[in-house]
Amino acid sequence: MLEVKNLTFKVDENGVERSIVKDISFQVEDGEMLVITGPNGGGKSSLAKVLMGIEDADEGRIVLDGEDITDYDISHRADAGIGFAFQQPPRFKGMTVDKLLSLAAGRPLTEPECCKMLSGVGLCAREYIKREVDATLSGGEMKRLEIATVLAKPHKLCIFDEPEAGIDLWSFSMLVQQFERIHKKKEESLILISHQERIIQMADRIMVIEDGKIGAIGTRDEILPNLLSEGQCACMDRQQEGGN
Ligand SMILES: Nc1ncnc2c1ncn2[C@@H]1O[C@H](COP(=O)(O)OP(=O)(O)OP(=O)(O)O)[C@@H](O)[C@H]1O
Repeated sequence: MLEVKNLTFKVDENGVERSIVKDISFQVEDGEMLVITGPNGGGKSSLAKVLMGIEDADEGRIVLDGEDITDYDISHRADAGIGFAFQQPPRFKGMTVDKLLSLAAGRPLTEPECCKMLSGVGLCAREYIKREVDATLSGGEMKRLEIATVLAKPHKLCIFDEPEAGIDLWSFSMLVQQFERIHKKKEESLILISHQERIIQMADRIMVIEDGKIGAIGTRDEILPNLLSEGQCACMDRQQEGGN
């Protein structure tokens, strides 16, 4: 179980201190899927980065399965069992796709294993396996590869920041199926940051982050009707057509 207690994250904006995440407390149970949504700039990605150790909390504690990981750096948190997929994945010039997947898995992977992982996120494996993870990969290809690296080994908790961003409808459906499969097994907790109705609908619980604070948190049945009536989630089909 993840326990987040009174988490605050501040940035220095031209010499002025600004709280981006403000005294946030919540829990994610084992095997639970929590979807975090809310308006742009509300603090969702910042919260995720603080959870992964990419940014340091100014106040509060983060406890994973009873272990206080607040002072752990990013690699120590990864060892503790947290996986993270960035909203905008980094590129690694000189690294091939199969090597990156093996690194993520923590062991050398065979070609069929790499192929299976890539197929799971809608990437045609033969075409990609020896490609370099550099600027020649499109944004959508990078995004799917990044998600495959997180899925390459078991974690206690996986955090995906807007997994739908820049992904075509077909690959999006495969991704949703992957999340459903992981969720069904109940072996890993999932935090998905998303604006997508189809992802939000999978959630056990939904947390709305607004202005750095929790605007609402509750079960899907408690929160989703309000989000839909306020038009706060996006439909993938409409988004593909250029709307929101
Ligand atoms: N390092 C930083 N320095 C200054 N401001 C920052 C920093 N990181 C984030 N912010 C600001 O904090 C606010 C929250 O950003 P964040 O990316 O967490 O929002 P978000 O809810 O994930 O937004 P979106 O839905 O658009 O992805 C924004 O106003 C952003 O500009």
